[in-house]
Amino acid sequence: MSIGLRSSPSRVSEVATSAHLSIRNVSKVFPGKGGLFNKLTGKTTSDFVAIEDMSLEIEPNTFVSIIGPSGCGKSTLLNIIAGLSVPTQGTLLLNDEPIRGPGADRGIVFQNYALMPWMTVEGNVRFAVETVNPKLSAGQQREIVRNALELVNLTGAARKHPHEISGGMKQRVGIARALAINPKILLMDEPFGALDTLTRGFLQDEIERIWEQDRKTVVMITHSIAEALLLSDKIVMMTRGPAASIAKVLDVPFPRPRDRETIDEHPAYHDLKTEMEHHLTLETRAVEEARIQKLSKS
Ligand SMILES: Nc1ncnc2c1ncn2[C@@H]1O[C@H](COP(=O)(O)OP(=O)(O)OP(=O)(O)O)[C@@H](O)[C@H]1O
Repeated sequence: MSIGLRSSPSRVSEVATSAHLSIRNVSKVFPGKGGLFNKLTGKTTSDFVAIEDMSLEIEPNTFVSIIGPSGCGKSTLLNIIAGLSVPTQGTLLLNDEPIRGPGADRGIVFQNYALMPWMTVEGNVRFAVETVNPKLSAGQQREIVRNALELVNLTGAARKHPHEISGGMKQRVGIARALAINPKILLMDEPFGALDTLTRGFLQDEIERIWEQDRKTVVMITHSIAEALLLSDKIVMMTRGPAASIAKVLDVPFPRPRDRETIDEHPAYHDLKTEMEHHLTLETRAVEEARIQKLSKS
């Protein structure tokens, strides 16, 4: 996944990088409107505690998926790692450096692609490369863009605009753009959530193939148990919110490269799948019951 300049190995963009991410006692409270202030807790009764006291160590070169019931705080956590949201409490360290805001050391792939519609496929990727590597020559920037598009098999679509390409191709652009800045960590928020099953499968296989190349640290949110099992080294199962935290971290021992056709033959596959299904069912049922209770009181 390291996209660089073939002719100048000393360039930053060619150094294969990965990161250790340390999430320490992180909480996120969204302030509510009105409500009574409690001096003891320092919170207002209408505040919403999304995540409470979450700690997690993500080792370099590890593919980590985060799975949990709907609305438990997965995106909140990813946004905090991305530096797009500030934790109310706790610290995050990327290779021992505190995360204080967004940075080029983190590449983000969004579910809705977030492409600039007036730019071509190539222009979308080039914009990111120019922003992050302004000192590189135009030729060097072009080569990074070319390599990134080649990696996701989009060379032939370089001059197309987003409205001319399929959802799967749009997400390939999103992935190329995130990788072209050669981040230390790749953050993906339900990257295949908007795609049909077949396209989703193709893209998962692409990610598996690309990831094998240099095993960058990845944190991916997903609702799909099969997707998490196919791609991850570790699966973080979150509890339901409010005040969500980590229920358990599962190790996925399947050898790589992985093949979706044969992965379920591994002796650990069904136990892992069953454990995840059980966790998600219990948590989702509790969320639904809490909703029904709230409705019946109102
Ligand atoms: N800016 C905000 N202000 C208030 N509450 C918020 C804000 N952003 C998120 N929340 C709440 O925090 C909780 C966690 O939201 P989040 O989007 O992180 O969950 P999620 O697990 O990613 O959900 P999903 O699986 O549906 O994508 C939800 O109850 C949500 O309503």
